[in-house]
Amino acid sequence: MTETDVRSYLDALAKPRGSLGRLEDIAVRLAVTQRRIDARTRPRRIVLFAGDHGCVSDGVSAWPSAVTGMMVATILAGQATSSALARAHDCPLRLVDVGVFGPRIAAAPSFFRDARIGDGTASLAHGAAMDVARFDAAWQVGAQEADRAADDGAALLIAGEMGIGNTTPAAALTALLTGVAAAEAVGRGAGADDAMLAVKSQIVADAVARAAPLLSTDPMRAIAMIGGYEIAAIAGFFARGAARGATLLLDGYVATAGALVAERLAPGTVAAMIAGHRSAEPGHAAALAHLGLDPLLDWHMRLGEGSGALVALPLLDAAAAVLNDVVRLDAIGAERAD
Ligand SMILES: Cc1cc2ncn([C@H]3O[C@H](COP(=O)(O)O)[C@@H](O)[C@H]3O)c2cc1C
Ligand SMILES: O=C(O)c1cccnc1
Repeated sequence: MTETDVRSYLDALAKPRGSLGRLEDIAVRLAVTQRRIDARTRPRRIVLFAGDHGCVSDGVSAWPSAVTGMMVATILAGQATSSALARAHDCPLRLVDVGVFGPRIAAAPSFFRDARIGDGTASLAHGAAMDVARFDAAWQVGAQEADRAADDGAALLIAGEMGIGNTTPAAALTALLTGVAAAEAVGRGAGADDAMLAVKSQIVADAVARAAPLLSTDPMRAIAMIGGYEIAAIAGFFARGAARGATLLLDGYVATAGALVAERLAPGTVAAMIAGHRSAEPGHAAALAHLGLDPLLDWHMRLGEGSGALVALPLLDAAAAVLNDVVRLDAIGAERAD
């Protein structure tokens, strides 16, 4: 199933050629990645990966790490933004703890998985955030989630994240993997003030300077040094999801950092990706441009949790409806005039 096949199919439907604009581009991406003209957006799934970050104690976030665990509890209670949007758009949700600080969840609903690899990462401000073994373990957790979703028939996958401090490793990975300067990659995340932003910028610049020399010889180690259990898990989720023939809908800056990692370590994964939106985080545009992706929405959202992807999801439903439910021009007895 090539792009040309899908365009010819769309051109034969009861509508002028190209009249659905970008909706046709989405239809092409769905059909090519799923290798079928009747591509689907159901079954679908959002998997939220949660992890904590040692660098929060270095002053990079406006919020304490304890908020990660509070938001995990809120998602478990079905009361987070991601919970509301997933319900509104009929998208089953799973939540995976890959490295939250604090006590483990004792009794949890079946959509929760305890796959904790560490009690938060070490701070990337003082050395490696994690070693390669832990990076690989987090990647495997994400890959297992993609396998599980694919085994359940999922055609469309969304990854989201929860982890106070995670816009710092996201910025460092963006700088490392796209080559933009640290100062352009950092943003205010969940509300950092000017002083925090300056600290964050310096920490990102230093971490990238330490990791960059390793990138060409040992990319996995360079990426692990910067870290993020949830980002590594998202990368494994995307790489395996693409290999299993699912379409991947990207969220914001942090999920896109996972996408950059996936494409670096599993080249070609990008072919399965659709960018749901452009986050208000200033580095997101560079990350998307590096992947060659044009975001569907630019709504100044800056939450994460998969929220931007969930808001864009109905656009993919519309593209799938066109592929599946529109009659052919010849079937209604009309001939092309365009
Ligand atoms: C209540 C709350 C809910 C969130 N949901 C997602 N994030 C988002 O903000 C955090 C990243 O921003 P930073 O790097 O500045 O800490 C991550 O948890 C991300 O998922 C939240 C943040 C907060 C405070
Ligand atoms: O775009 C994101 O992923 C994002 C932005 C701000 C805070 N957390 C996540």
